[in-house]
Amino acid sequence: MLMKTYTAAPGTATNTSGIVLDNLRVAYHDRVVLKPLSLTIEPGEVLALIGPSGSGKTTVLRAIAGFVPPASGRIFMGDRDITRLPPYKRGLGMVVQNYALFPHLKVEDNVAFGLRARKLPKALTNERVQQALKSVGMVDFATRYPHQLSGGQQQRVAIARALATKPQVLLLDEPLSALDAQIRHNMVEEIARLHRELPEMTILYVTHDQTEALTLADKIGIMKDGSMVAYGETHALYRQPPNRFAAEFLGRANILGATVLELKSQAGETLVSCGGTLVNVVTPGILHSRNKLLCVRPQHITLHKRSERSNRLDATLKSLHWQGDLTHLLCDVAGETVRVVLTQLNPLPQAGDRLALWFEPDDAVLLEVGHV
Ligand SMILES: Nc1ncnc2c1ncn2[C@@H]1O[C@H](COP(=O)(O)OP(=O)(O)OP(=O)(O)O)[C@@H](O)[C@H]1O
Repeated sequence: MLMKTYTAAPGTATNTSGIVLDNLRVAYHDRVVLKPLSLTIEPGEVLALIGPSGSGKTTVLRAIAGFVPPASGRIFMGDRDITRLPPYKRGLGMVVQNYALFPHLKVEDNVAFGLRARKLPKALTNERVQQALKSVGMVDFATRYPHQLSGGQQQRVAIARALATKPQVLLLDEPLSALDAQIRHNMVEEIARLHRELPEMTILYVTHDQTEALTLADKIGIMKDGSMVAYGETHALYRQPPNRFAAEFLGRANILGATVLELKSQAGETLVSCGGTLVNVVTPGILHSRNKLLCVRPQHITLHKRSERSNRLDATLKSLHWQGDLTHLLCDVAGETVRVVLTQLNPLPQAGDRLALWFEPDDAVLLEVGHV
């Protein structure tokens, strides 16, 4: 079942910086690319939108920015209905993937651009430019031109330019995807720091990189084919994904066939049969049918019993990949492949060895059969 509503009533985000989408729908030439979406982004919250290419992430962001007119629905910023406002009147800052700096302007003039367009006094403009450059660690580069900067530095300037106007909402559209892995990693930390320094700023972060989303976001929305198919607090969504698509999009997941035998407690402890073995799983959802999928992440499985409640699956080791700090095991459990990632393993087992795989009931979740 597709979930469609993630919202409070329009206008309930009382601070001016929260965003409410009320049945927002977007079409290009009569082709609907965003199905009606209702969503509340609380003031000061970081929401990451993730999903495969073409799923509609950028469309949501562009509609909020005012670059795409909705086919129907409304967009609120706090209590203000901004659906029909031109982009420059919305009070938003935006950073896109390819920096989009003006090549003929020095760093300081790029950052000052939006302030000069708003005709801010010169002294205030200079102060804001300094502040913005300081917040991204680029004060020493103020008089350079964009071509004299690395990709990471250019993206810092783009962020400074967006921050200089003191936006209540910052829209980031794949801001790091043009950077290489190490710089991307550093920039993720910088954006996290920036948000700690400006906690009142609401951030909508579009990415297809689940690590960026997990690192930065308070909440994550997962898009697929123009719909939001999963939404929730980052940690909870990772641990208790609502469907297979979300489970696999947020990281590696073992998905095994399971049959529900008994709901054992009000807290959702459920006895299931999986791989010919009985195991307990904590599942908060309502169980509509007996045939389920059991989802457990590779790093939540160990080769040692951790508690009295631990579940055991009998497995045969198919292959082992040692990577120094991590060891990846591929195991066969009643004909299904189960991946295990361990940090400490000594001595290393051999292919063909029989292993007992253990996991805690609340480290697994039951999902409906089918992808979403
Ligand atoms: N200007 C446009 N005209 C027509 N169709 C468009 C336009 N922009 C986007 N689309 C289509 O809308 C759908 C959603 O695109 P969108 O850019 O929102 O996806 P996305 O999830 O951000 O993808 P990516 O990760 O590749 O950027 C896609 O099918 C895309 O082809």
